[in-house]
Amino acid sequence: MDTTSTSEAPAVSIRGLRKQYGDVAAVDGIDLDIARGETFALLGPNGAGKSTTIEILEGYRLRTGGDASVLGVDPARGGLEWKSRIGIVLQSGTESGAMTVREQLAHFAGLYPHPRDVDEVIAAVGLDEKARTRIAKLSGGQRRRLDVALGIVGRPELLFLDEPTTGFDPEARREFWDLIRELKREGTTILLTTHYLDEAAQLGDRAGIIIGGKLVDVGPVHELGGAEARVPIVRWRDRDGSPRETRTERPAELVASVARELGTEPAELEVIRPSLEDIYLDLVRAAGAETRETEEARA
Ligand SMILES: Nc1ncnc2c1ncn2[C@@H]1O[C@H](COP(=O)(O)OP(=O)(O)OP(=O)(O)O)[C@@H](O)[C@H]1O
Repeated sequence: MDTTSTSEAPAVSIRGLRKQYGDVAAVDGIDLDIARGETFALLGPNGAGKSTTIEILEGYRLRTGGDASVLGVDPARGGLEWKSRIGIVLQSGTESGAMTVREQLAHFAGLYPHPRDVDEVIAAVGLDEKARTRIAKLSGGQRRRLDVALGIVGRPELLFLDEPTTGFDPEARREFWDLIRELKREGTTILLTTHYLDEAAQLGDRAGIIIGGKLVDVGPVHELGGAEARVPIVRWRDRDGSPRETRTERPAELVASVARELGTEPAELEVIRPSLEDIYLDLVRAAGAETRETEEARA
């Protein structure tokens, strides 16, 4: 076997991926490669197709069209050996309430050829004090930590995390980010969906935005939306009170010239640098407007 080409092949590769539910195209022709060792964040509004995409890649759902390769295997045909190489944290956990945290993890660890040490995993997700507690008695955030623990105990090459920190308090989220960085340092490839843009920015080497089943943008998190979307916006009011707005790379120069022209301090002057969230929301709005126009043209 040519191991060089295997290790250089992307961890995930999809072309023209589609999933149709009746009239709904949940995934509508997505092309994407995720490199080995990369952390990739999938962003997008509710119902955009993130979970469907991830579940197809996990082998949980069958695609309607296109091609998919995950660790070199078609996920629709992945066997046990392939499954042991991936880790999955679903949106809703599948733990059994009567077992303790430690029992459940030890049970899962036993299913993998090279599991991590159960107590180390418990410590890594901050559940030391709950190791002997029945799962039914855990809080929502603690259950989510257990979900993450179950996802990593098999030492996966590729880890899928579907909204992993929903329900975490801010401290738990930060601890989780540290854990993910550690997994990344060990070489784990990570594909996560999240509604938290700060999480995507903290963890993602790259991010993609899915809207209406289509990947509308993909790139390094801090380049999403393109350079144009990051140009500062200057807002002020003219002498007659009318609102003015200009985008410029040289806001100081513009403000100076506006002040000179008005002969006074410009009213309600603001210089805004669009945040990642502003850029994301603009992309979602623009894609929504485009979809409406296409639908109106069709009608
Ligand atoms: N089993 C199903 N049967 C029919 N439609 C489905 C099914 N699962 C998902 N859908 C639809 O497919 C679309 C994409 O759903 P998906 O769960 O992938 O979105 P998402 O981006 O993960 O959303 P969220 O952020 O809310 O988790 C939605 O319109 C949803 O209603």
